[in-house]
Amino acid sequence: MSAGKRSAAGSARSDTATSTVDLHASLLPLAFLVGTWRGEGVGGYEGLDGFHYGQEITFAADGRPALGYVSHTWWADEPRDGREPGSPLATETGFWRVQPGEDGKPVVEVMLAHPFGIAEIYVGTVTGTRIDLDHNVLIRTATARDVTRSVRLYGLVEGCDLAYAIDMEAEGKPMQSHLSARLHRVSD
Ligand code: HEM
Repeated sequence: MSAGKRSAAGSARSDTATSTVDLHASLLPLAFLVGTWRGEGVGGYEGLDGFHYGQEITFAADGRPALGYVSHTWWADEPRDGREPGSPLATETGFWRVQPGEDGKPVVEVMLAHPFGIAEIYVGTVTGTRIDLDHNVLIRTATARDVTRSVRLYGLVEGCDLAYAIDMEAEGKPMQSHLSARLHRVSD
């Protein structure tokens, strides 16, 4: 990935993300994420029937040192449990930022809020176009589902699609896959 052009103000426009807004220089390692992505994923968990879902994610840069993030999902399977194709599923929103690590490598910090009583922070690494969010703390309300930990992996596949996998430890069950998806870019 190219380092992009830096302006005197300390912000930069990425050569890889063709966003028309300035990308803060600290976010260059995440430049490949900027834009809107859409696609399909599969979900499941121990004791849960597998399902398909649709998803749209936007990573937005506005010149400040964090990307805004919002994800919407919808049911993409046969009707089940009162859900029809297109019925809204999980939404999450938050911010992604990059800080210099002790060894000089960029550290990614991701703050997410979920509408079902859970907020979480991930800390991880970015290596080229692969992001490992492997440290996670999660807080939840007394009525939220019993999720204790989660890890995520994001990356570009075949140079253009955004793929991710999310594993979680929930309801006393061991860490295992809950979601994975592959999304294509629909706008910069
Ligand atoms: C792409 C985003 C997501 C989608 C499409 C999704 C979808 C689903 C669906 C369809 C179910 C089963 C039906 C239901 O109980 O509602 C489910 C269960 C669950 N989800 Fe998610 N989910 C998403 C994100 C998350 C996240 C971020 C967490 C945790 C922070 C989470 C935690 C859970 C838990 C704990 C269960 C119950 C598992 C069990 O019954 O043992 N989900 N999810």
